[in-house]
Amino acid sequence: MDSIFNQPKPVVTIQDEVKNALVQNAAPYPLPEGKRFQYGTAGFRMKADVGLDHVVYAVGIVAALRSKRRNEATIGVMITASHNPAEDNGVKVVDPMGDMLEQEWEEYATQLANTENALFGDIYEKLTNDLLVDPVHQVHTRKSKVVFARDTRASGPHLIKALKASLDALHVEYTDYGILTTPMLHHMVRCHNTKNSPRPFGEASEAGYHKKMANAFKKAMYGRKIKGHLTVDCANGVGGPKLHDLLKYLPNASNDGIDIKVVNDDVIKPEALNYECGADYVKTKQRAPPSSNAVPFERCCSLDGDADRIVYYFIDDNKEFHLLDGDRIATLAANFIADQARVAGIGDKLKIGVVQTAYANGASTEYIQKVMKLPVDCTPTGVKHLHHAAKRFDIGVYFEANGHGTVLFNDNAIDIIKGHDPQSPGQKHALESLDALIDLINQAVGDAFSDMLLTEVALAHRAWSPQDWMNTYIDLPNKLVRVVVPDRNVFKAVDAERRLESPAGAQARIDHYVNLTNRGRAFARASGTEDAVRVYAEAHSARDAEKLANQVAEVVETYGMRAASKS
Ligand SMILES: CC(=O)N[C@H]1[C@@H](OP(=O)(O)O)O[C@H](CO)[C@@H](O)[C@@H]1O
Ligand SMILES: [Mg+2]
Repeated sequence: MDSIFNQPKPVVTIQDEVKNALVQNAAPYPLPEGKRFQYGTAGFRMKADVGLDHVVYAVGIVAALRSKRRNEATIGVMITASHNPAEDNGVKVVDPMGDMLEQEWEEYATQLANTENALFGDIYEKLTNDLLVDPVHQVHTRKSKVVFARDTRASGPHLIKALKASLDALHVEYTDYGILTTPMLHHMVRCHNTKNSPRPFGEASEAGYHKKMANAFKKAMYGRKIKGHLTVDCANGVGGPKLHDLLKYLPNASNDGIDIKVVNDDVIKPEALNYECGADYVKTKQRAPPSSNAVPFERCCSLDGDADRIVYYFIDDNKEFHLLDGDRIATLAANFIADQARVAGIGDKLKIGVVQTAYANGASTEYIQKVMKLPVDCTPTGVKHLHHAAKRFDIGVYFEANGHGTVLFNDNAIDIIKGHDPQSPGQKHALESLDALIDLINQAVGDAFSDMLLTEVALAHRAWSPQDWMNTYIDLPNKLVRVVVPDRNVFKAVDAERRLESPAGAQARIDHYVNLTNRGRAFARASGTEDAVRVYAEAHSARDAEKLANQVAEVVETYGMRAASKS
């Protein structure tokens, strides 16, 4: 940071009025002493009252710069901490097509977040010169446009104030969408930026979002019937009120539609958020929320706190819990889409594939490759990696095991689906269903509502109960453990995080234990969101999976301590 004063004289100088406004407006939001902020996999996320307002103020500046860099495109800012406890909050930037902020810019966000108030004017000038001055375009004179929203957390309004303060200092044109789910905000961003393109994404309003989804759902159902009702646990987060809104547009059961029972939709009690409910609780505890009174074989699903993630589950008649996680949604969706494409007579024209991370259950990967005969790509953790990889297919289905994911249709796929001349009523039906899926699926980002409706459509077309869906393959028993080490950064993973490159020797120890285990697979990687190393292990039996996880955790502990004692 000190280096900004050692730079040659900038080519572009920022008016004092703007620099002063940036410093003055930041006054209520000082940089806390001794804290270091980093833009990670999920943007910035932390306890809301220890300087997050300073970080949000800085993010306003990033969004303004980014909008100019992307030719006055509308950039999004979302205030949420997803599945974290109620006292946390966070902020992330949404790029023009509704995807995550380009990785290279995470560094500028980090730099700005760690800048003292007095230097905001200077760093803005420096970044303007570094990022916005090029010989051809007068990028720095462009306008900036930003849209933003927050989830239901109590700290949200204060953070929005901090955001507006920096946007005002820079004369940014902005729209405050109030309270939205994360995917709804991504939807708005993409709508704004595709308004005048050949493929407009839709109407940039809440009603526009709900109407698009509801109409596509009706079309995709094609008169199929959904058996029984679906119970949706909204984690006492923003998904609750927004799902109630969406239901006003969706056809109900007596109208060939869907019967949804909304639970955990209390946004009045702040401490209820994500407490003993929600997708993260269900996935990590492998059990239904204690408040659930679902009967055997009833379809249930849980959203996370900002509704960008979903898992399904049911209990059987022995009250045993069965989880249908992101891997299951990916296989169901890919299978359905591939089948429809075959029936429509366009199967051989489309490259359909699935993208997973190393956390995907090995049985799901084998099922996709051997039974569904579709290619599978594995990427590092974090949706931005999966999203990017999914673009390599005409239709790319991507999901993390924990329920983040969506399906991407590229231009080639859309042209083929919309342009194919059906040769029979069967082909016509399948083509129309596929066409509806293009709108039903939120292609900007994983969206719990959209994924839920896609799942319901796929189950209805197959006339499958959750048990039928579960029977498609048998998960390998697995175990996830979290190991706290002195410095997680010494653990460097390669090969889509499936192997450790350092500390030297650690991978050989892991391999040793894996080779001793029947159907064993295990890996260790530093978490991108928590100060810990995660260990995943799977094997043919639960006992072996647990044993292998413990052995690998011990390797991580030993090498973590060894690295610390050397430094
Ligand atoms: C094993 C696991 O579930 N990891 C999660 C978690 O990342 P870590 O880097 O493992 O902390 O948070 C990410 C952001 O929400 C999510 O994308 C990812 O799937
Ligand atoms: Mg989330």
